Amino acid sequence: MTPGKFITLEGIDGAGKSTHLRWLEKELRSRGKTIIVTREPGGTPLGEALRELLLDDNGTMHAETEALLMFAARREHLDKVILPALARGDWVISDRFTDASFAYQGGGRGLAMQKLDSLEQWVQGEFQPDLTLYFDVMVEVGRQRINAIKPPDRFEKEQDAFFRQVRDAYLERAHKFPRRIVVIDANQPLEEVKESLDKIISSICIC
Ligand SMILES: Nc1ncnc2c1ncn2[C@@H]1O[C@H](COP(=O)(O)OP(=O)(O)O)[C@@H](O)[C@H]1O
Ligand SMILES: Cc1cn([C@H]2C[C@H](O)[C@@H](COP(=O)(O)OP(=O)(O)O)O2)c(=O)[nH]c1=O
Repeated sequence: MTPGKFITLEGIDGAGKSTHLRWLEKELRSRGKTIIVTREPGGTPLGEALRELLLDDNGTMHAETEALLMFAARREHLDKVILPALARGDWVISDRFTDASFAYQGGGRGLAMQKLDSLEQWVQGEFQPDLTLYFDVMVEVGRQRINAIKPPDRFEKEQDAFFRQVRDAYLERAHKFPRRIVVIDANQPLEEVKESLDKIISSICIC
């Protein structure tokens, strides 16, 4: 059996991950892959319950509590969804994974990256996505897009300065892991982003 692949999509809120995830799913299915689409925080009943607590727009919590809950949800997600699917030979596409913790809790909230390194090591050891698509968008552009669709959750209510730190942390991760993380200019119109994505998928020949 061909081993499955694990693809993650990342970006600040409003970058276009969810939109392109649907396209990517269709594209890979048309190439005969069995695709499991999932998300973080979430992806399991317990993870979805944690997601509600984490995104609740009235909730307040310590930044370390936030990081621990993200990794707790991830531990469950790996155990119940991601690892079993990959073992079956399925492909898994996740709307966010651990890079989001480094970007939001590390960059945005200012938690020490070493603490996040320890949690990462504890929860997933050396396991990493095969490919991460990072949709890079200017903070103002992302903000305009999310404002147009729904009331903001607890993260989306953060100021632009927070999102600049999140974006910088994502770019640092992309610089640190250039073979795994591909940066896509998501400021472009939808069709152009889709074309870039199409080229990346074909050129890296993940099928
Ligand atoms: N490149 C783009 N140009 C214009 N609008 C976009 C683009 N990408 C996404 N959008 C729109 O922005 C909104 C947020 O996109 P979404 O995919 O939900 O973002 P994310 O999942 O990254 O938060 C949606 O209404 C979507 O149609
Ligand atoms: C996975 C993960 C997400 N998050 C945040 C980023 C997002 O603002 C939020 C999840 O929302 P998101 O996936 O963007 O969902 P939606 O498109 O429905 O708003 O959780 C973290 O802060 N750390 C993490 O480790």
